[in-house]
Formats: sequence, C-alpha cells, structure tokens
Amino acid sequence: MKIITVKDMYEADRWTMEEAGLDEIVLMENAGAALASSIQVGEGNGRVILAGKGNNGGDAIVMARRWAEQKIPFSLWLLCPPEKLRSAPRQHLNAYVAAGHSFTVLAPDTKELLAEELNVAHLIVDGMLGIGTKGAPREPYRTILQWANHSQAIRIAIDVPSGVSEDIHQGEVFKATRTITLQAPKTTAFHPRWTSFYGQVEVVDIGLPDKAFEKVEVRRQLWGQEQVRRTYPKRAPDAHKGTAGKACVFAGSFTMPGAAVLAGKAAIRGGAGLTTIVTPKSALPLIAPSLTEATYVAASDEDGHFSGELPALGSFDAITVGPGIGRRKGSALLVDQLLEAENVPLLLDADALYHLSEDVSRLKRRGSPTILTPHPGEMAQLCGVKVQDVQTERLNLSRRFCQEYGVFLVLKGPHTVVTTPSGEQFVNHSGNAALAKGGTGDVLTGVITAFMMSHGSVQAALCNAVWLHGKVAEVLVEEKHSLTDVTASDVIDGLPSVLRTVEK
Ligand SMILES: NC(=O)C1=CN([C@@H]2O[C@H](COP(=O)(O)OP(=O)(O)OC[C@H]3O[C@@H](n4cnc5c(N)ncnc54)[C@H](OP(=O)(O)O)[C@@H]3O)[C@@H](O)[C@H]2O)[C@@H](O)CC1
Ligand SMILES: Nc1ncnc2c1ncn2[C@@H]1O[C@H](COP(=O)(O)OP(=O)(O)O)[C@@H](O)[C@H]1O
Ligand SMILES: [K+]
Repeated sequence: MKIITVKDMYEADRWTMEEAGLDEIVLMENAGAALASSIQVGEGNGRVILAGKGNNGGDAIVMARRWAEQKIPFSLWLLCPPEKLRSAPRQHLNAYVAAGHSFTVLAPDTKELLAEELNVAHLIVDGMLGIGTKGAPREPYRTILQWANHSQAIRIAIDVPSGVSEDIHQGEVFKATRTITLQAPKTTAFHPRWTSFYGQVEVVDIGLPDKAFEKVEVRRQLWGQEQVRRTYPKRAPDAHKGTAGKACVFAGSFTMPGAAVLAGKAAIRGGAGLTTIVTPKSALPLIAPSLTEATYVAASDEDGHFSGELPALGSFDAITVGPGIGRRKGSALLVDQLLEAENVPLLLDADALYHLSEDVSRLKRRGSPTILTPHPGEMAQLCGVKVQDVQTERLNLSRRFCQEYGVFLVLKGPHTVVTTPSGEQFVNHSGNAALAKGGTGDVLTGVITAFMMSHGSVQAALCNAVWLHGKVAEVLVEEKHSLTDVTASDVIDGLPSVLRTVEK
C-alpha cells in the first residue's frame, strides 16, 4: 500500500476531480459514509463530533448526518461560524440542516458547554484539522485539543490527528486512540514526532481511482502480511542444504558470545541450509554448546577478540559481520577485508557499522549487494549527525544515504524502514516495544542472512525478515508473554508459528 505526502494527496484529489470528474462533494460523502460505518459507537450518550472549517470538518459533518439518520445520539460542534466554512463542508451542512438535524457553534457563550461535554464524553470524533494544517494549531483549536486530550473518552481522528503537519512543531496535537485515514496512509503517520498521536491506524477507501496516484511519484509503501505472502518463496520439494544457502557469520567474542548464538540460531531457523560461524578461538567453546547445528571456523584471537587475520574460507552465498565482534582494531581490520569480498552479498550490523563509520566511502567500491542494519544510534554515527536528526528525518536521510552509497539499508526502530539503492522505501507494519531489549537485533540479522539466500530479491528478503521479526513479537505478546518479559531467544522460538502462517 502506497504511503503518500500531503502534496501527493492533493494532486490525486485534483486528478480525481478534474480528470475523472468526481466532485469534491461526492468524495466527502464517501468519506463520511466510510467513517460512519467504521466507527463503533458504543453504549450510552456522550458522543461529541468536532468539525473545523476545512474539508476535514466536512467529512465530520457527513458522518454526523449518517449517524443522525441511524438515530445514534451525539452532539455536533462547529468550531467556526457556518458562513466561514469552505464551500463543500458548507453544502453538506446545508444538507444536514435540511434533513432536520442540529448542531452547536463554538462561541464565547457556548464554550463552557463544550468543555463540559468533552469532559464527560465517552467518544470524541476529531474532524477539526486535516492534511491542510500548517504549523501548530492556533486558537480555538489549541484549547479544544487540550480539553479533548484530558478527557477519558475514546478519541477517533479523521484522516490525521488534528495538529499533525509535515512541518514539525511542538504545539498541541489530538492524541487519537485510533485514526481513520482516508484512501492512503500519510507519511506523517511514520514520523517519530507524530506516530504516537495516531494510535491504531486504519485506512478506508473513499473512491479515488488507482489511476489518480499514477502521476504521483510514489516511492514509499507499507509492507505487511499481504506483501509477505505475495513474495515469500516456496521451498522446492527437491531442495537440499546446498540450495537453501550457505551462510558465513562473523560474530562473537569472549565477552559477547551470545550475539553469535542468537544470530546463528536465527539464521538456521530462518532457513539457511548451512551456517558457519567464524569467531575468535577463545569464544568458540562458549558458543558451540548452545548452537549445535552450525559449523565453526576458529579465527585468530587476541585477548578474546578477532586479531584481524582473515581465516581461509570456502565459498558462501551470504556473509554477515557484526554481532558481538567488539570495537577493537582486530575487528576493524576484519571489516576492512570483508568489504573487499566480491560476488557475495555482505551484511554489516552492530560493531561492523561502528568500524564502517570510520570511512563510509568504502561502500562505493563494492560490486555486490551490501546491506546495513543500523539502529538510530548507529545510523547517526554513519551519517555524522545526532540521533535526534536521524529520528526527525528517518525516511529522507535513509534515502539520501542509500542513493549516495549504493546500499540497502534497514533503519531499525518502531516502523523500521527498508531502503533500496535506488531509493525505493518500505515501511514495516509489525512489531512492538517487547523488542526493545538487547539481542533482538542479532536475531533480525540472522533471519535477514537466511532470507537473503532464499529470496530472489534482496528488498523482499529484508522487508519479509523485518515483518516476520515484528510479527513474532506481536504474537508472543498476544499469546503468552507481556511486553516486559520477551527475550531475544523467545523471538527465535516464536519464528516457527509465524513462518507457518506465511508458508500456507
Ligand atoms: N482526496 C482526499 O484526500 C479527500 C480529503 N478530504 C478531507 O479533506 C481534508 C483536507 O481538507 P482541507 O484542505 O480543507 O484542509 P483541513 O485540514 O480540513 O483544513 C485546514 C484549514 O484549517 C486552517 N488551518 C491550517 N493550519 C491551521 C493551524 N495551524 N491552526 C488553525 N487553523 C489552521 C486553514 O484555514 P486558514 O486559517 O488558512 O483560513 C485551513 O483552511 C483531509 O484531511 C480530509 O479529511 C475529504 O473531504 C474528501 C477527499
Ligand atoms: N519500540 C519498538 N517497537 C518495535 N520494534 C522495536 C522497538 N524497539 C526495538 N525494536 C526492534 O528491535 C530490534 C533491536 O535491534 P538493536 O537495537 O540492534 O538490538 P541489539 O543490538 O541489542 O540486538 C530492531 O529490530 C528494532 O526495530
Ligand atoms: K482530524
């Protein structure tokens, strides 16, 4: 599903009206109808619908008419005088009034009543500000947003939570329990500043033809179960361990053996035919007893860490380096040499990214696919910026980086973003805060390593691995864990049940 900017949405809107001849009034009617049927009204009274002056308010007015016709009690508040409404919402207000329904206009003498209604409401529908918002909400929106956010009610936002805008600000924003987005998810839903205000996001169709988005250069998409099912490769009946892929994982050290165990186990669970762990000699006995299925190469060791001497290796379908390798000179030398490995995809994670950040331009010399899997801190180091700058520019920064250095990038965190060397972007739709624990990144690295070998496309491999990893966390919390107790090992143990649903 395409993720679009405000400019894209207005362009698709313009095409639909001008080229397809579908009137704004019709789209607003569709929007209001879709909203009326997808919002659960709950028991009792205390439903408040807030309508602003723009088309977002128009959607709320149509929704109100639909509810009124179904005899659902509510109060509709207009936050500007009716004559100040834009043309389409004004026409729909006329229809609402002609049908015999009532509303209240916000004015100095009604303000207290609205405050009281919001205070006791059980449901608040926010049609105050939509994608036309510029900067922080001004009065009267600011005060009403404060009242709404203090209420114990379920809060539903129409299209976007009021106050969310592409220009970042620190002003008041509607804190939605759920956002019902019209036609296509907006980029702001995945911006760290706004994600938490969206609550649960649902997309409803309001009848814009697909063609409306053809002219729009959409290079960002949501990646979810449907896309995974479509792209997940079937294992051939005559597969053998050689065809399932031979992975070489440079991981671990005397002080961080667990990272190698996690990455190796996850690669094997993720389907790798043969997995070889290359680790410093003194770390090997700490790793091997916990990872029976792998084979091992003992690398030259200096104080429990890689000395930097690259051992003689056979041929592999994928090389991964990073989990638990540490930041000493030896592992830096190792990364140096692996960057020169030709004809094999190379994944750099964790401390390999730390070493890479010394001289990122080395990436430009690589001929085979290179995959980087930074968390925001590692990304900041790679780009020479602050973590906060990564977080406010996740999509743009990732795209610039990939296009400049010709790499695939997995920028981790809630809504992990996968970017290809040409700048195509895929925002992941699964996962939860149970993954905020050491070692879960090593698990992801292992699964990616396996998927890189089983999938025809690196992009699909990355997106599917990221989705699977997040989905496992969701299933663990739904079925037998809390957000607090999930471990990286639990994520590995949870892979089979989700993989089974994908293979069906
Ligand atoms: N195809 C589609 O997607 C369809 C979309 N539809 C819907 O239309 C919505 C977009 O509608 P829209 O363009 O009228 O903008 P919207 O956000 O309702 O109003 C903005 C108004 O608020 C004001 N304002 C701005 N910033 C402000 C601030 N900081 N603080 C205070 N006020 C501020 C500004 O007024 P101004 O102050 O400039 O006079 C402006 O007029 C969209 O989200 C969706 O719900 C559907 O109807 C059907 C088809
Ligand atoms: N709040 C969260 N919501 C969703 N996913 C998360 C959250 N916190 C962390 N994750 C995921 O958990 C993993 C953590 O990776 P990383 O920070 O590299 O851990 P480590 O290096 O300890 O293994 C990433 O895949 C990240 O996307
Ligand atoms: K809104």
